[in-house]
Amino acid sequence: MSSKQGKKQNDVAALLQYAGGYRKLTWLGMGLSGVAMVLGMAPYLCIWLVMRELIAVAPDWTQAAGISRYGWLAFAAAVAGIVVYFAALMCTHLAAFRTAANIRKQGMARLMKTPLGFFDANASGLLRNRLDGAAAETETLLAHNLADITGTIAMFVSMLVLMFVFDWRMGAACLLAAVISLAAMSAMMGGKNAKLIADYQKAQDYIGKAGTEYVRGIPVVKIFQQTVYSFRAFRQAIEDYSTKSEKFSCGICSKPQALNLTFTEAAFAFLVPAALLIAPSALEGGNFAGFITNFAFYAVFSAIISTALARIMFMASGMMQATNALARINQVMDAPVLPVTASPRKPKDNTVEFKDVSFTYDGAELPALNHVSFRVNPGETVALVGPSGGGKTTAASLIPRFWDVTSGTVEVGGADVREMDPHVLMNQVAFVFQNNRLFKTSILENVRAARPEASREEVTAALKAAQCDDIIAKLPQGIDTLIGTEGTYLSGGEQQRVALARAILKDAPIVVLDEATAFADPENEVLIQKAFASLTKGRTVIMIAHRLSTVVNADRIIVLDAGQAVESGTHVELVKAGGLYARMWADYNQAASWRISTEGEAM
Ligand SMILES: Nc1ncnc2c1ncn2[C@@H]1O[C@H](COP(=O)(O)OP(=O)(O)OP(=O)(O)O)[C@@H](O)[C@H]1O
Repeated sequence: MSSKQGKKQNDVAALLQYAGGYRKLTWLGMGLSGVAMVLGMAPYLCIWLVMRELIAVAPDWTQAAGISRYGWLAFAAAVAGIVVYFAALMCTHLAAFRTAANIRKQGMARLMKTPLGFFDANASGLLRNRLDGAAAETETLLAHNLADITGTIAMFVSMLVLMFVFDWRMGAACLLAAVISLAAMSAMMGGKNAKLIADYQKAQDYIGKAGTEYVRGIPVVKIFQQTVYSFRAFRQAIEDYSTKSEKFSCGICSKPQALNLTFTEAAFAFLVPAALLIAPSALEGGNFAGFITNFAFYAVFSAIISTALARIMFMASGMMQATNALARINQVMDAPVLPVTASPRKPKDNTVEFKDVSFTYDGAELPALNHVSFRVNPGETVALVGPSGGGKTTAASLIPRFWDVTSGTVEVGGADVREMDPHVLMNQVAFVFQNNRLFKTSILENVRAARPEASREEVTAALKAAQCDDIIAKLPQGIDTLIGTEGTYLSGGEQQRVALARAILKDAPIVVLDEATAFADPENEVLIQKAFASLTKGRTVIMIAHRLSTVVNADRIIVLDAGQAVESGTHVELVKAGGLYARMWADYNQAASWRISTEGEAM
C-alpha cells in the first residue's frame, strides 16, 4: 500500500477517533454494507440460472419449471440486500451524527480554552464556520462513503468471482475494460496531476477567501467611488483560479479522462470479439447452449462494471474530502491553549499591578509595551492615556490574559494572573471594550450573560443603572425584545449602554474599560458617562481614555508613549510638569475652543 493511501486511511481513522464508543457502530455498518452488496449480486446469479434453464429446454419453455423458484430467490435476495443496507446506513448514520456532534463539542471546548487574543488574528466566526462545515462534511463521509467502501470492495470481489466462475475468457474480456478504466483513473489522480489537483483546490480556497474580503469591502468601495478593479486581490484570485482550473481540466480531463469515460462503458466492446473467438470451439465441443447462456449472462452483467467503477470514483473523492475536513478540524483543535496552573493562587484584594511588563506581539519587531510598571490600589481610578499606538489597549488586554506578558508580571490582588484560576480572574474583573458584542437574543439574556443566575429584577436594576430606560421603553417587548432582528437594531451608543449594564450586573470589584464614545451623539454621551459612573463607583478602575476631559478626575494618569510609561501623576501634577501630557492637554483645549468658536459662527 502506498504511503499516501495509508495516510488517507489514517485520516479516516483520525476522524473516527471522535466517534468514541460509536466507532463500533461504524465497523458494524461497514460489515453490513458488504453483506448487502453480496446479496445484491445474487439476482445476477439467478439470471444466469434462469437463462441456463430456458436455453436447455428451448423451444419447449413449459419444461422450465425451476425459473419461478429462481425468480423468487432473486426477489428475496434483492429485498434482503435492501433491508441489510438500510440497517448498515442506520448504524453509520448514528455513528456519523455522534462523531460530528463530538467534533463540534470538542472544537468549541478547545476554543473556550484559547487565549482571547487568538481571535484577533483568527475571527471566531470564521473558525466556528470552518469547524461546522468540516463537521457537516464528516457526517456525509462517515454516514455514506465509509459504508460504501466495504460495499464497493464486496461488490468487486463478488463481481470477480461471478466473472470467472462461468467462462473466464468472457469474464476477462469484460474485466479488461475495467482495468483500462482503473489505470486511467489512477493516472488521473496521481503523478503530475496530483499537483494539479492540489493547485486547483488551493486556488478554489483562495478565491473563496478573496471573495469574502471583497464582499466585506463593498461599502468602502462605494463610499470612495472605487471601481471593482481596486480589489486587486480578488481579481488576482479569479485569474489564478481560471488558469489553475484550465490546467486542471486539460491535465485531468484529457487523455486519461477520455480513456476512463470510454472504458467504463466499454465492457461490451471487448465481450463481443471475445465471444466471436470462442463461439467456433463451443460449436465443435457441442456445448453451444452453455456458451449462449454465458454470453447472455456477461452481456447483462457487464452493465454493473460501470456502476462499480463509479463507486470507486466516489470512494476516492470521499477520501479526499476526509483529508480536507480533517485539516480544517485540526486547525481548530490545534489552536493554542491558555496555560493554566495546577495549583492556582487566590487574589488577596483588588489591587492591579504591572511589574516591569514587556510585551511583543507575535511577528512584531518592536515591543508594544516596554518595561511598564504601575500599581492601581483598591478603589482607585487610573487612566491610561497617550498617543495612538502608545500601548493603552495592549496594557488593558494583558489583565484578562488576551495574551500573556513576554516578561515581567501582571498581578491582581498580589497574584500573577498566569497563576490564577481563569474563572476566578474573570469573576474578579469586568471588561468593557469598544467592540462589546451583543448577541442576537433578548436584552434580558444579553445582560444576563454576565451572570446567568441573575434574576429578572437584578437585570432590570442593572439596565436602569446603565441608563437604558429609554432603550427599553421604545422596544416592543421591553427587555424581552430580541435585538438584531425585525428592525430592532440598537445604535452604537445604545449598544454600549447595554454592554455597561452587563458589566454592572457582573458586579466585579475591578473594572477595565475602554472609554470610547466616539460614535455616541451628545445625548447618548451624557447617558454613557452616567452609566460609567454607576459601574465604576467604589471599584478599582483602569480606564483607557481617548478624550482627556474624562480623566481630569482620575486618581492617577499613566501616559503611555511608544510602549513606555513616560509620565504618571494626577491631572494637576502632570499639567504642571509640562511634559507630554501637558502638551496633549493644551492641544485638547485648543481643539475644544476651535469647536466652540466654529459652532458659534455656524449659529
Ligand atoms: N494584534 C496585534 N498584532 C500586532 N501588533 C499589534 C496588535 N495590536 C496592536 N498592535 C501594535 O501594538 C502597538 C500598541 O497598540 P495599542 O492598540 O495597544 O495602542 P493604543 O495606545 O491602544 O492605540 P489607540 O489609542 O489608537 O487605540 C501598536 O504599535 C500597534 O500597531
